[in-house]
Amino acid sequence: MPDHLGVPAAGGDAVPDTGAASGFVRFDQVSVTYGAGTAQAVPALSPTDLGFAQGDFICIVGPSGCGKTTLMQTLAGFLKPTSGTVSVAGVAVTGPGPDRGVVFQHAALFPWKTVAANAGFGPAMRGLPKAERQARVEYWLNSVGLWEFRNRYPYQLSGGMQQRLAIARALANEPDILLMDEPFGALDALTREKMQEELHAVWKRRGMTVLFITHSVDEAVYLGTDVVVMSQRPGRILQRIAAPFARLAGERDIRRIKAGADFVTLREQVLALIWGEGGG
Ligand SMILES: Nc1ncnc2c1ncn2[C@@H]1O[C@H](COP(=O)(O)OP(=O)(O)OP(=O)(O)O)[C@@H](O)[C@H]1O
Repeated sequence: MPDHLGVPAAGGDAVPDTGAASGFVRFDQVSVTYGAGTAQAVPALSPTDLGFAQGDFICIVGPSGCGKTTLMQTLAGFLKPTSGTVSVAGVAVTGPGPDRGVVFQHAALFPWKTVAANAGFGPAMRGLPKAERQARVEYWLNSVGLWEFRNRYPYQLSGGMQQRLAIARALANEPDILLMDEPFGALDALTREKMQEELHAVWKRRGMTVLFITHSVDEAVYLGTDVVVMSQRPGRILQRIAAPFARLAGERDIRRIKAGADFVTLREQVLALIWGEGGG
């Protein structure tokens, strides 16, 4: 295990090592206060250091309102930090860009466009040649099992299929980084597990870097190479824990992995941290 991962902070006041010293993605002392300077100022995120490597799958968990989305939005470029710097490959983030794809809890699809046109939206906006656009749409719709539905409209898809389309649309831009904010939160338990398997398979195949917010500790421990646990608002990182399951080699059986003793132990460890903060 790399020595910056999974090492509990020694003593209550010790600062957890979050891997910020090196990294493809870096948050350096990033803090956010909404309405800074006004009487209604809301400190959402304490100065935060976090760094991760290309190909990492970082899952963020923590109590409701602790600043998870806020942290992600600074990397997406939707939100300027009140202090500190977010950088990708050494370049400061100053706004949104096609290198960072975003998937929200509710698939924000274009209802008047077909499945194929939704998936091809990003490449079309970027002016890619038609043949390349079509190739990407076909590849990604196949990847998420929606190619045969390419001529349908979003309202003709189930909730799970809409969410798969939202993921395909983000991936069709072939972003280096995929940002996912509770992407499976609105799905039923069975569909959610299927989506976890599918996302894991795509990540394994493409090796993109993922920052993934979830309220499901089970999901975080299953999908993440690292689980980052945040404190109550204004959020700070309590602990970063390495999770071995995402990089397990060979055939995967999601039910068996989740029922295994190692998985249950890690899930309980993360849950205890969150419950110590007043719940998820
Ligand atoms: N635009 C805003 N203006 C003022 N306060 C905000 C704004 N957006 C978020 N907040 C506050 O900042 C805090 C952090 O919000 P954020 O959405 O980042 O939390 P979260 O951890 O993602 O929450 P949840 O798990 O419930 O989705 C919350 O207290 C929220 O009310």
